[in-house]
Amino acid sequence: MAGEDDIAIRVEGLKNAFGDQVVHENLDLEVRRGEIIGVVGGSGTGKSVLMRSIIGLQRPEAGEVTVFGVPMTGESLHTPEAEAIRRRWGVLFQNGALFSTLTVAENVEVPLREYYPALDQELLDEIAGYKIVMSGLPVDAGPKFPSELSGGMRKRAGLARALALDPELLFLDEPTAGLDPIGAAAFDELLHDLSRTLGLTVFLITHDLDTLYAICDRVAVLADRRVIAVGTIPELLALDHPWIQEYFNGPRGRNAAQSAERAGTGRD
Ligand SMILES: Nc1ncnc2c1ncn2[C@@H]1O[C@H](COP(=O)(O)OP(=O)(O)OP(=O)(O)O)[C@@H](O)[C@H]1O
Repeated sequence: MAGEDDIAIRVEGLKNAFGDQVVHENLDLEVRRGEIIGVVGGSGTGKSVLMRSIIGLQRPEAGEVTVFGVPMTGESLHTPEAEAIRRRWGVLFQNGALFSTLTVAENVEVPLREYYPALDQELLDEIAGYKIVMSGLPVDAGPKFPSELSGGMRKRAGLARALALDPELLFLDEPTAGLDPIGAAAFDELLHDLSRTLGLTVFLITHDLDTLYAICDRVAVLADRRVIAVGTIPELLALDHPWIQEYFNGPRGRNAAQSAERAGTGRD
């Protein structure tokens, strides 16, 4: 087990249920500082609910979540310490969740206005421009509306907004879903470069096997209402859980492994 200072997120004994449907029970997970952790699992296993539980958008029935050592669940949700932690993360939701009536630059400025209301417009524009370029968009994307962007550009705009507050921790829910393979690979590369340059910890929900091979340090597998395994892909492959074997050793998994080997990006 890693030392306390090395842990970015700790989830212990998490339970989530919607009516009779128990989504998580006794779910534990540790995310280490500075790692890109991929979160995988069949459809409906509760990956998004797990992310929402960590960021405080889903109130769990039981369990504890701590982020950078600060308790974030139950009564602790509204402490000044928890509030300060929320400023240290950025979130990219599954559909990008951009405000359609705001331009890209205005979208990026939303969290800045919320947390730093005293910033003047010139500085807001300057910071937004910087984040937009950092996310691989052309400078002239700033005044555009989300409807004027391609799917890949919208993801980048969402990433620019997630980076607005200089986060240490990024939550991404299926960032490459809907992108063509070339666009997805470019997004993976951007994410990998940003995480290494900025020292980010990344919690990345994905179905994209190429992404797992290309950029994830470790992968957490959700099944049977909990995290059944966490490790590098070779470590997971050594387990004989049927879902893990089918996922990584099925035709798509083998293709992704071969592509990663050819590209020299496979992590171990
Ligand atoms: N607000 C809600 N009310 C009721 N049920 C919900 C709610 N949010 C999620 N669920 C249910 O919880 C389960 C887990 O949902 P979740 O979106 O976390 O799955 P997922 O693993 O992210 O799936 P996918 O890979 O398809 O995106 C699903 O059965 C879903 O219907």
